[in-house]
Amino acid sequence: MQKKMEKTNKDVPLKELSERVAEFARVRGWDKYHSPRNLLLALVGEVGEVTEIFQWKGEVARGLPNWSAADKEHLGEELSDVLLYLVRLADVCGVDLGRAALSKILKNATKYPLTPHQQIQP
Ligand SMILES: Nc1ccn([C@H]2C[C@H](O)[C@@H](COP(=O)(O)OP(=O)(O)OP(=O)(O)O)O2)c(=O)n1
Repeated sequence: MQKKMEKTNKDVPLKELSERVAEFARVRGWDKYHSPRNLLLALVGEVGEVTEIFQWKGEVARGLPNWSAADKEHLGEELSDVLLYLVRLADVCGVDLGRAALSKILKNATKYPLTPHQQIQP
């Protein structure tokens, strides 16, 4: 049975997204199509759809102040498709994406340590 979409201020765990998209595919008999390669192609395709939204707009200010509500909603949908295929790809590859991302942030910090100048900034 389809789970109700609750509207709360709570952050949505990656695991919940991963489980929901897995269930979405399972109940439709689409699980067999969710192979790593297919999901990667679908992910890249959705990145292309995000790109299309920004195409020809020139530089865009943070917060997208001049965009219509419809354009912002469209962007949210396409970014969601990217995220959903990404978490699904990680899932079928056996990668714990949340933990992997946290580890990568730590690794990034080692690779790019703060300079003495950056350390005195508030
Ligand atoms: N085999 C599939 C097909 C779709 N989806 C889900 C994941 C995405 O969130 C969304 C993608 O659906 P579409 O391929 O219809 O893509 P769009 O929603 O972007 O539609 P369009 O390309 O027409 O803009 O549906 C999925 O999990 N598995």
